[in-house]
Amino acid sequence: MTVITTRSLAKEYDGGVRALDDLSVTIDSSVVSGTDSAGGVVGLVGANGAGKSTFLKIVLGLLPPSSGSIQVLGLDPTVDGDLVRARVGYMPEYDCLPPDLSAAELVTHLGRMSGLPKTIARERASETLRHVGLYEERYRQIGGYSTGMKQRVKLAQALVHDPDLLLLDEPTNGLDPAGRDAMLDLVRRIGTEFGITVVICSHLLGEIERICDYLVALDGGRLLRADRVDAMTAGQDELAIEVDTGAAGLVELLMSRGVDARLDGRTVLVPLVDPGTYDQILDAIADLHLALHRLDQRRHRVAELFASAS
Ligand SMILES: Nc1ncnc2c1ncn2[C@@H]1O[C@H](COP(=O)(O)OP(=O)(O)OP(=O)(O)O)[C@@H](O)[C@H]1O
Repeated sequence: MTVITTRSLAKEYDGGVRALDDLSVTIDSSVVSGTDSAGGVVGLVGANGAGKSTFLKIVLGLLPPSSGSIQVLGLDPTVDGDLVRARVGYMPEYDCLPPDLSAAELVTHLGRMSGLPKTIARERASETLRHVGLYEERYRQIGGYSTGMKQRVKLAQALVHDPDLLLLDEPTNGLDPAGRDAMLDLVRRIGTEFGITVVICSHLLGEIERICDYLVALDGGRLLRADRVDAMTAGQDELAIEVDTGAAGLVELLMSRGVDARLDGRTVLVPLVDPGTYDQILDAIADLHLALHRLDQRRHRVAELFASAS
């Protein structure tokens, strides 16, 4: 199913800032998840000011594009904004929660505003707050919540109306490492177990790489790349070799034999060109009489790909 598709989408704010520029991209849930089923997690990445938040606002029909076209779940958000928002959940970046309401009251209220009948909204609110791990504390006032709990309330209100698409703007903002891990695990579960396609906006590539199936990378409002994470890192493998001593000598010998070896700390890194690369390494280690501790294949990190693209 095509979740979002844009053609030559552009947004120019008053004052001439071009936040999106000729953006044509398609996010298809079967490509994202790699299966026929819905769901999967898409990372929308880019430096500050790349146009991520502008893109989310246009997807939600809250901001009109200056030119180009967009379809979200088969609908045009510039015409059918209400219908789009009924099927899309949105977790904004900044804290926007009323401190004097309980999580149960707020999420129920927002469920009602999405069109759910009163009883159903209350049931869905409890269920959603349980999913995000706030069931026990749901009757406490939000003002007394920790940052991590507030992030979870924002996630719950985005899920209460059972959306087909979930947009998360920097969901790990302000969280400590443990809270960040828990939030990322939760997002991953929503994308895999709930069958909801999740678009997560972040400038932290390590986080994105951990939980995303697909990446859309923006740079200065333009599309840098859109592809599955495994396709982006495929063909980029290298071998990491650890020897007892003599790593520098090993690099030297491999280089003299035409192998593109380099030293990274105490690890020798060699691009995996073909299966013969293993033989060349093992021969060099044997010739130098070194003790081999570790020889394994490691994938390039997504961050390295973007570093080489810029
Ligand atoms: N309301 C606005 N009026 C004028 N310029 C704006 C407005 N909103 C955003 N911009 C500009 O548009 C560009 C894209 O901003 P946007 O917030 O979409 O980027 P972003 O990738 O979400 O950045 P961040 O990670 O900092 O939130 C930036 O140069 C920003 O200053």
